[in-house]
Amino acid sequence: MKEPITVSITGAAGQIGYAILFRIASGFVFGEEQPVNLRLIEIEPGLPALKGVVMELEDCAFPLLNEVVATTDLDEGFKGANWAFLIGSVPRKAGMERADLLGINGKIFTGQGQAIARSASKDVRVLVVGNPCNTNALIAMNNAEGVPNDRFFAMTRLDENRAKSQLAAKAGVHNSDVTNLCIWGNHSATQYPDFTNAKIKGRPVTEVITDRDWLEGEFIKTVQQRGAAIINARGASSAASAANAAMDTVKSLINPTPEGDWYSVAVCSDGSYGIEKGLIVSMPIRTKDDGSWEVVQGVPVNDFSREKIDATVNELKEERDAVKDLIPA
Ligand SMILES: NC(=O)C1=CN([C@@H]2O[C@H](COP(=O)(O)OP(=O)(O)OC[C@H]3O[C@@H](n4cnc5c(N)ncnc54)[C@H](O)[C@@H]3O)[C@@H](O)[C@H]2O)C=CC1
Ligand SMILES: O=C([O-])CC(=O)C(=O)O
Repeated sequence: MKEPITVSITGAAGQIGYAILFRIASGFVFGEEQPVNLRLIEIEPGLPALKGVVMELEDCAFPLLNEVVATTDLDEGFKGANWAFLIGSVPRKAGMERADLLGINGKIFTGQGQAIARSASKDVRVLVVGNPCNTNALIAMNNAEGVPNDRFFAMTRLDENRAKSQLAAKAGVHNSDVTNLCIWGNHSATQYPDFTNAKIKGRPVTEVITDRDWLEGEFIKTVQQRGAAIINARGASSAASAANAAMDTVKSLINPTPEGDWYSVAVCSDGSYGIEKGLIVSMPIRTKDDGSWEVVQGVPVNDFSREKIDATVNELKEERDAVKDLIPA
């Protein structure tokens, strides 16, 4: 058996927490040979429910689950973390945009970034799920002194999965036939699901789906508004699909990407595609054979795409400016 890895999860008693813990403990993400320690972080009011979740984890008798710690203390929670899932935060309600949560949730990520820097393992990687996730990741990254910027990610995989599912349904193919789907920008209503470079069974989507009005209109809007549609239908924001996308993200980050394909995750911009350096922006990413990731270069950006990418990046600049007090100079 390998040495256990340590996975810290904030908001562990919440909806997404409940949908993710058991699958991580079962080996779905890190593999069936990889034992895991879970360090579960909640705020005081979440502790009773978290206690129940821990009891249920015990009752699963998972062969790969080595140790479970439940705590409200950030340093204890992030101690030795190889991976940190930052989920804990308030979800939006019907009628809100995700950015409306910035004032409520943004400050959570200063203390968490600092505690990660103090207490996590030197190889820690951090996936921010709590909304607005790009800017929360920006806050955590800038407060985690000494942790390299390339360890911070914000989740746009749910948007990618939604976009693939919409394209597959329209074309009458299986989800897995859709590749090269990049979500550009912010996990918000300005995000740009790039159909111009996506493929279905290796052919450009635009050749398979010739209804350009649908691609430029209804398709983009459906993906941008899917989170709100779920809230309206369910009375609560996406949880199982969000947990699933978080696990997909980490699996993509730790396993080499199939040749020629890419996936979506928001990373710290290095200036690629003319996007301002330092912002946390979703773009086409691939994982190399050595386990490191890179921005896929040379993806064509036509005038339609440029306009959409600029709009979503501009929104990220506005969000950054709105939280400048949370970002050390
Ligand atoms: N990036 C994405 O694609 C998605 C992001 N989300 C976001 O994920 C977040 C969590 O969603 P749910 O699990 O549905 O919410 P929830 O309300 O069911 O659970 C959140 C949990 O976080 C805990 N929490 C709050 N502040 C905390 C803190 N400072 N430290 C530790 N724990 C804390 C709460 O006690 C609660 O148990 C929300 O911000 C939601 O908007 C949801 C779906 C998709
Ligand atoms: O829409 C929300 O507030 C939750 C979320 O991020 C999503 O479902 O994509």
